[in-house]
Amino acid sequence: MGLHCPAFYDEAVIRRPPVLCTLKKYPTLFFILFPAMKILTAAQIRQLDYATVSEQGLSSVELMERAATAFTKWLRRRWSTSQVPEVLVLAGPGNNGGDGLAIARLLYQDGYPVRVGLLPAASYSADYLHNRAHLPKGVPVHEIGATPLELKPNGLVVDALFGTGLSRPLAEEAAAVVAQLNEARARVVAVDLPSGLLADSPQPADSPIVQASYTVSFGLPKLAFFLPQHAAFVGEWHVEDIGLSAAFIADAEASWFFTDASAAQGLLPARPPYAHKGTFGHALLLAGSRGKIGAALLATQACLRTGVGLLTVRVPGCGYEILQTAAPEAMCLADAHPDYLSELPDLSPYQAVGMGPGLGQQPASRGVLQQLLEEAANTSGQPLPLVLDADALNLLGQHRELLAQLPPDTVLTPHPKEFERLTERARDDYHRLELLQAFAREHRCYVVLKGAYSCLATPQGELHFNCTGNPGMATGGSGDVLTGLLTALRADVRLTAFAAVQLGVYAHGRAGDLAAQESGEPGLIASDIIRYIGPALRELTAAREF
Ligand SMILES: NC(=O)C1=CN([C@@H]2O[C@H](COP(=O)(O)OP(=O)(O)OC[C@H]3O[C@@H](n4cnc5c(N)ncnc54)[C@H](OP(=O)(O)O)[C@@H]3O)[C@@H](O)[C@H]2O)[C@@H](O)CC1
Ligand SMILES: [K+]
Repeated sequence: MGLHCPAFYDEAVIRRPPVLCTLKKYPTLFFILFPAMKILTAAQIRQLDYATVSEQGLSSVELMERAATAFTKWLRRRWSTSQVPEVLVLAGPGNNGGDGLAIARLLYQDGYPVRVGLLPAASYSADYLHNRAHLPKGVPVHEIGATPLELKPNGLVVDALFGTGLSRPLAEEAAAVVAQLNEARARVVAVDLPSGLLADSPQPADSPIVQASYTVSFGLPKLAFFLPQHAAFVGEWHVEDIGLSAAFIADAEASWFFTDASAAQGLLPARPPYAHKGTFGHALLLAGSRGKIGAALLATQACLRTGVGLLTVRVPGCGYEILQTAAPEAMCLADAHPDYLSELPDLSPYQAVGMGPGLGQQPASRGVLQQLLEEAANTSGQPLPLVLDADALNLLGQHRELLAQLPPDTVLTPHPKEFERLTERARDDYHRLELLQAFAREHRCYVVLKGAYSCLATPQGELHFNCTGNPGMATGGSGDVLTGLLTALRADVRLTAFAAVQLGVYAHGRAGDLAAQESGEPGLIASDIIRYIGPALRELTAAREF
C-alpha cells in the first residue's frame, strides 16, 4: 500500500524555464577563473562595464557593439529572416536603448524587416546618441508612448527600453508602452532585463514590467532571474558572453552565486581503486509511517544509488517487509511501534543520518527527533552530519525550541511552506531570501529552499542558486529522493558539508532533467529520478588521479 504513497511537497513552486548559459567565446577562461559563479549587483555590473573598457582598451561604444552583436547572433540562431514579418525595436534613452539601436542596425544589415520605436526623454546617453546617428536610413523610426503601438501579427519586439540603469518604477509614456505590449501578449525578447524590472531589489507589486518571452542578458545572470515571482516577466533567459573583465569578477565581493555544470563538475571525487564499502560511509535513514512507507523506500533507493557504502533504514514495524523486499541492498531495523517511529537506534555505527520522509508528526516521533539532535551534537569529535526533511521540519516548526539544538552543519531541505513554518510568512521572494540567509547564519546550518532554482543558504550567509531541475520534478516523492541523495553524500567523509549539499542539489536536478528527456515532464515520477542519479553523478565525477 504505502509503496505508492510517498510524501508530497506539492506546495513547492517548480515553474521555471530552462536556463541556457551560452558562454561560447571564452568558456575555458571563464570556467577556470570562476568555479563559484557569482551573481553581481546592478552597481557592480556598472563598475564591471568600466573595468572591462579600461582593462581591454575599448571604448564604451565598442563594448556596446559586442553586446549588440551577441544579442543579434542569439536572435539569428532562433529565427531566420523569413520567419519574422517584422522586428520592432523599442529603444529607451540610456545604454539599454543604445544596445537596441545597434541591434536594429545589425538586424537590418542581416536582412530582417526592422522598425524602431523611440521613447522620448529629456536627455540621452552618449552611446545612445552615437548609435542613433549610425542607424541606417532605410530603417523606419517613430516615437512611441503617446500613440498606440502597431504590432504585426507574429512579429518580434526587441525590448531595449530600460536595463540595469532603471532608477524608479516606470510611469507615463514608458508605462503606457509596457501596458500595450503586455495586453497584446506580444512576442518580446528583452535586452539584458525586461524593462521595468529591477535587477536585484524589491519593487512595488504593481510596477509596470514588460512580460518578455525571452531575456538575453550579458556576461552574468541577474539575481531577479532566479526568483519565482519574476518568471512571468523574464521568460526563458539566456546569458551571452561578451568578454567582460574576468579579473574584476574574480575580485568582486559576492554573497549570491549560481551552481551550473561548471561549478558542479568534479565535486565528486573518483572512487579510489582500492575502495571498500567502509570508504563511503554507513548512513542511517529514519523514515516512514503507516501509509507512507513509499517515502522511506524512495529515500532508501536514492541513498543507495548515490553510492553510500552501507545503509540502514529504521522504519515502523509495518514497513519492515516492504523495505526488505523492495530494497535488499539496505539493512532494515524495525521500530517497536507498528505505525510510526518511537525509538532512536544506537547511532554509533553511522557517519550520517537522514530523517523525515513519510515520518508523520506523532509525539513519539518528535521524541526521536529530539534525542537525535541531542546525541548527534554530543558524538565525540565532530557532530554527526544530519539531513532533516519533510515531517522532521514540520516537527521543528511546531517545537521551535529544538532549533537551538541543531548540530552545526545540519542540512535542512524545506519547500517554501515548510520554511515558513520554521520562520515566518515572507512578504515576497526577496524577503524570503533575507529570512533564509538569517536562518542559516543563526543556526549555523545549510538550508536548501526547494523549488525552481533551489536556493542553498550556507552558515556563512551565502546563497547558491541551483541551475538544474524542471517542472516535471514537482511531483510526490522528489523531496524524499533528495533526502536520500544528500544523506549518502554527507556520509562520504571525502566531501565537505558544502560540497556535499551543492553537489547533491545539482545532481538531483540533473537526474530529473535526464529522466524528463526520457519520460517527458508530465510523465516523470520520483522513481525515474532515482534511475538517473548514477548517470548524473557519472557526469560530475572528477577524473581519477593515481
Ligand atoms: N554593464 C555592462 O556590462 C553593459 C551594459 N550594457 C547595457 O547598458 C544598460 C545599462 O545602461 P544605463 O546604465 O544607461 O541604464 P538604462 O537601463 O539604459 O536606463 C538609464 C536611462 O533610463 C532613465 N531612467 C531610469 N529609470 C527610469 C524610469 N523609471 N522612467 C524613465 N526613465 C528612467 C535614466 O534617466 P535618469 O534616471 O537619469 O532620470 C537614464 O536615462 C544595460 O542594461 C545593458 O543593456 C551594454 O551596452 C554593454 C555592457
Ligand atoms: K530591456
